[in-house]
Amino acid sequence: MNSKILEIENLTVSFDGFKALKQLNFSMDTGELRVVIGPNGAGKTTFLDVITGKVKPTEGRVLFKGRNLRSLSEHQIARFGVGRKFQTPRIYLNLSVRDNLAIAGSRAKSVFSTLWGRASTAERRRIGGLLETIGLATKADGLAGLLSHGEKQRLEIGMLVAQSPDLLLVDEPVAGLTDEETANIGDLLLALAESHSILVIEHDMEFVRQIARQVTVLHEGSVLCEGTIEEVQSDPRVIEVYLGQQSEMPAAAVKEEISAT
Ligand SMILES: Nc1ncnc2c1ncn2[C@@H]1O[C@H](COP(=O)(O)OP(=O)(O)OP(=O)(O)O)[C@@H](O)[C@H]1O
Repeated sequence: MNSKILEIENLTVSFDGFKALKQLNFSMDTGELRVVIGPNGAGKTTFLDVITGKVKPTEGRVLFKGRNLRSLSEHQIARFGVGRKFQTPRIYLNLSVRDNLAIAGSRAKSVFSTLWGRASTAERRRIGGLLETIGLATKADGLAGLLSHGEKQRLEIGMLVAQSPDLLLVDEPVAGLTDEETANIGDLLLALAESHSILVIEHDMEFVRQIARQVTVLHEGSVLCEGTIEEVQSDPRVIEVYLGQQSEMPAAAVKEEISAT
């Protein structure tokens, strides 16, 4: 098996001549939890869009499990094992939490046969396990529409896991959440990281500190630096791009500013 789940080489993406990504190089090991941060407009969303095939490289290539994704459609890439969770939950509000997971986990079947067919013991057990993992076992038979925003985020992460992707792409999972729900999502991602490869894009530095082992900082479409959260937070280039001209502040104060960003 390829030890790199994702390898991105000299990736450039141009929109009408504007380079949203420029000669970007990136790689991630199988089983790794990686967090990508960067100021607004750094190219984070475009980066995910290229991995899922929504946007095609202008130059360079994206290898997933060693295979170049260029000729594959978005749908084929999803089937090949790339799963994405968008910022806003996309769940079935009028179905129960359990049924949302059942539908997500049975891509090959129709919605009808999933809901009214008889689930196998293995399927029921798997959904039961997932409900525990996402902390929604006590709400399994309630309507998804009645969940709090944070619970909906956890459900959608569960739905992503139910599809058994090889790589989970998670886009800003804690935007708009309370501190408690943010910590819950962090714990969930850490638990999932025991057995999954996960790439998270996030702005919330408190959250990044909770979950990150290895952080990649994007700036103007390229990788500015990589390292542990402590390393990137004290890197003068990161301080500069986050705070621009304010970088004459004492280093300790700037670090606090980054933490608060
Ligand atoms: N379809 C497009 N056409 C033209 N320009 C685009 C397009 N998509 C993105 N861009 C530009 O590319 C740059 C990178 O955008 P992107 O959304 O990837 O950044 P981001 O890091 O996700 O930003 P944010 O944190 O604000 O979501 C921005 O300057 C954006 O305006």
